[in-house]
Amino acid sequence: MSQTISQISNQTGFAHLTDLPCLKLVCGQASAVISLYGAQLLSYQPVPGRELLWLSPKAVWQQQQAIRGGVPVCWPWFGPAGKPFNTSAAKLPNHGLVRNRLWRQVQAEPSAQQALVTLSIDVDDIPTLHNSVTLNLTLKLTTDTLTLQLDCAEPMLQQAALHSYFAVPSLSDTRVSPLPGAYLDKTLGGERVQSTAPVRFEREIDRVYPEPAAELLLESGAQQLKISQQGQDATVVWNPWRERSQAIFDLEADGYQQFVCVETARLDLTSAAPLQLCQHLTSLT
Ligand SMILES: O=P(O)(O)OC[C@H]1O[C@H](O)[C@H](O)[C@@H](O)[C@@H]1O
Repeated sequence: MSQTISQISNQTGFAHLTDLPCLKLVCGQASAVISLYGAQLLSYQPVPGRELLWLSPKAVWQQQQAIRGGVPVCWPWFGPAGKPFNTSAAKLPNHGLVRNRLWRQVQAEPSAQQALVTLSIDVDDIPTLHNSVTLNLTLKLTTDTLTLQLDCAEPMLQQAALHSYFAVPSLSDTRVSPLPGAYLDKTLGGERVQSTAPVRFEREIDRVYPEPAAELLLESGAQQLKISQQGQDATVVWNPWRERSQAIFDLEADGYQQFVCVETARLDLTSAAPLQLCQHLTSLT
């Protein structure tokens, strides 16, 4: 029998969120921490001490707050709840219903090659449905790659995003490529912009890129991260920059210098279908 190099254990607290219920996954030198609140991945270190994700020092949990950082799960809508979800102009949370709820662990399998965990949540208050729907997030850690997979078997109208906050050593020297030559600019009310110029993080960036490549490279200084995606019809790139950050209570004034979000998203609302959305992260440095 081959030697088991992976482990999965319960962990109470992560960083300053000292009472947060979490699971820690280890595979060889690699480790990851996921919170049961929001099924939110908070840490991915391909080797000890090299953190690829960013978590705001002002992040909070409970009291309906979503944790600012890591990989929030947005579902069943992305952004503000519009049509078809908000039928009665109710006050519904940004990015759906599951970022601020406790999920349950349904599978935890350490093996020779990987550590695998599945968290699950039943949601019975989707405004467009009368039944309860189950959403699963599976996290798979191997010695060189971390995979997040979000599944919903219900053939329904649903949007989703794996809203990853990546730590960047140098925002001014950060590049994401390849990106399509056209995007919807949310800072311009969703206007379609045609541009092949590389994205530069020198002001607020909030862009939806339809038809993105399956494999992206995030480079910042000497750091290189491969982001592979499946099931997506859009990649969202976000950095709030200085002015916007001031309006976000759980961001420090210069916090925006430390991260970019590169989000694997399915935003289509024209067809009712099951969901499977994946993001694979591999550090190349
Ligand atoms: O503040 P949140 O609800 O976490 O949203 C944070 C950001 O998420 C996405 O990247 C959206 O494109 C942005 O418009 C939004 O500001």
